[in-house]
Amino acid sequence: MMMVHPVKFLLSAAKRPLTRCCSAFVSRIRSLNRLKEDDDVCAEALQHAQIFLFHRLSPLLQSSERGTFRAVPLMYSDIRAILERLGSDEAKLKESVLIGCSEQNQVQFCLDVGELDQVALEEALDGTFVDLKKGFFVLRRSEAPLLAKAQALLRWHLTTGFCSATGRPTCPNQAGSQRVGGGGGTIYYPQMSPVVIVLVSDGKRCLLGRQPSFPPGMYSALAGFCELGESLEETVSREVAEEVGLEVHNISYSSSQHWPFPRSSLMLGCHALVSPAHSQVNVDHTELEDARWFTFHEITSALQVKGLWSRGHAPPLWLPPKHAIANRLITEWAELQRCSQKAD
Ligand SMILES: NC(=O)c1ccc[n+]([C@@H]2O[C@H](COP(=O)([O-])OP(=O)(O)OC[C@H]3O[C@@H](n4cnc5c(N)ncnc54)[C@H](O)[C@@H]3O)[C@@H](O)[C@H]2O)c1
Ligand SMILES: [Mg+2]
Repeated sequence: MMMVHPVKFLLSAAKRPLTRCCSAFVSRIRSLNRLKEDDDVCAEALQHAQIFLFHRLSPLLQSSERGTFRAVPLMYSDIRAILERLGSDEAKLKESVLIGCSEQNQVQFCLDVGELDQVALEEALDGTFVDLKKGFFVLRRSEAPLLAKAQALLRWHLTTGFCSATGRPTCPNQAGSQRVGGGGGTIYYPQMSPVVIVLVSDGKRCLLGRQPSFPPGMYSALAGFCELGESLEETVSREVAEEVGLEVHNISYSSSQHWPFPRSSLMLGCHALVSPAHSQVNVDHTELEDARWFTFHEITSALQVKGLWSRGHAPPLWLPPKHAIANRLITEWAELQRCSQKAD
């Protein structure tokens, strides 16, 4: 495997002077913004950046002995050498898409080399292109969101090569943060779908559902896509009514997460209550295979189960892994129950 040289992106490359009092975070964000606005500065940064390779939207990963995966960033010059060896050339690197900047000020890009031979690439790179659905949950939690963002942006570029109004080609800026053209000079930006995910409680128990596509025994918080014209609260009320036939109140927002499956979504995590007197679920089986109330004890036991796909004895309840916002909502609920039990 080629060594990745720790090249730091020089903030001075972004010629615009930054205010002295800026925190490191603010400086990073402003430098990234500059890269999106200025193609020349971005092209220069690319030459010193870390680049995460994908093959037909599968990221290049290395497996560790502990069964986890690590992302494998490479430097521009390493990739250029491999491209030349495999019959491509440096021009391909211009298709790289900006994805971020590390805390060490290393600018990060991604690039899909799906037209090259996968086996030859894997041999040259000493890694494997792994389906993100398989790799996501065993990647380190600091790497999974970065690769999910990279895949989302690469997919967007793959599917927006032409203007939907004129049918003419669109072209990306150097950062890949927008595409322009299609005849009318329209600017296209990456899109994602807002989705609500809600943990419903009756005060003592919480309500989880499962879809037929879930692994056996896994239950999750209820989720659904926002419809045009809806507020967050309206989507929560509609989805809960549709899927389990209940009316919720006291909807509160918790936190959010970008979710790459099956396409880019912004998951908006909420909690909501139903009255214990009106908690009889009526599952819509076209949407869910099952939905049930779970006790605090069942949830705390399930939160301790390690490894979503571990072999051996299947536990009675499996919860989504820690990477998923559903897990965060369930953990928050369990914490709240623990506190209120202590207070009683
Ligand atoms: N991160 C997490 O913790 C977590 C947990 C549960 C679900 N999710 C995600 O939430 C998403 C939505 O959940 P759901 O499947 O229950 O949604 P849902 O209940 O809205 O049902 C999905 C159906 O909605 C329709 N739909 C409406 N707008 C859509 C759009 N913009 N894109 C795609 N389909 C649309 C389609 O017919 C689709 O089959 C899923 O993609 C799932 O991966 C994430
Ligand atoms: Mg749903």
